[in-house]
Amino acid sequence: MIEVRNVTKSYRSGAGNVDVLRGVTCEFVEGSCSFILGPSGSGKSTLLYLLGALDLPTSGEIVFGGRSLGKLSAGQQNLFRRHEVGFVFQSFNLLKNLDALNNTLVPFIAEGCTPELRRRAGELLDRVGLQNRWHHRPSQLSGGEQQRVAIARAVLKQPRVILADEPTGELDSDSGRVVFELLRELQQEQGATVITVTHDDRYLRDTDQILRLENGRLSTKT
Ligand SMILES: Nc1ncnc2c1ncn2[C@@H]1O[C@H](COP(=O)(O)OP(=O)(O)OP(=O)(O)O)[C@@H](O)[C@H]1O
Repeated sequence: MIEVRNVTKSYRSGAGNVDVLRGVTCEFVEGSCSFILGPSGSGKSTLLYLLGALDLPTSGEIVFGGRSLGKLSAGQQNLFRRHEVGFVFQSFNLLKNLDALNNTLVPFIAEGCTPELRRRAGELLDRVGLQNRWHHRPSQLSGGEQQRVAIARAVLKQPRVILADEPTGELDSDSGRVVFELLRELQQEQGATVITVTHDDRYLRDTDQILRLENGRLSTKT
C-alpha cells in the first residue's frame, strides 16, 4: 500500500512561492492500477516524482509499505528507486548507442548482467512484441517500439511499483492502446502497482482508480 498523506509541494521562484501540490491525500492499493488525470500544470508529474522519491514533499508524507520515504537516508532512497520502482517516462531515456536488448539491461549494468538477466531481458522484449528488434538501436525503432523497450527496461527488475508519465504522449492511438494494454497485463502478471499520469482519457476503461488533480488539489476520486 502506498499512502499519500496531506502532501504539499512548493517551489521558490523569483516572484515568490509556487504552490504546486496543496494538500493531497490518497492511497494506492498494492497490485492496483491507477490513473492520474488533470490539466497541464495541475501537479501530476510532481506527484509522480514524489511517489518515486525523485523529490520530497514540502510537507506531509508518502508512506510506502509502512516506510515514510522522507525518513529514509539518501542511500536508502537510492536503493528504493533502483530496486522497487520502475520508471516509464515520455522521453523514453534510451541510450542511443545501445541496442534494444542492452537498453533493457541498463539498470543492471553497474551490478553486472548475468546470462539469466540477459535471457529474461530477451524474453521481455519478445513479450512486448519486439522479437525481431533485439539488436536495433533507438534510431532504428519507431516511437511506440522505443516506448515498449522503456517498459521492458522498467519491468525487468520486477519493481513493486511502475510509475509512468504520459507513456503515450507522442504515440498514435493504436500504439498508445498497445502501451496501456501492456502495462495492464504486466501489472496483472507481476502484481505490481501501476500509477500512470496521462492526458489521454481514451483508454481508461479497465482500471481500479482514477484521480483528478486540479490546481494542486484532488478534485475527484473514482
Ligand atoms: N522545479 C520547479 N520549479 C518551479 N516550478 C516548478 C518546478 N517543477 C514544476 N513546477 C511548476 O509546477 C507546476 C506543476 O507542474 P507539473 O509538471 O507537476 O504539472 P503537470 O500536471 O504534470 O503538467 P503537464 O500535464 O503539462 O505535464 C507547473 O506550473 C510548473 O511550472
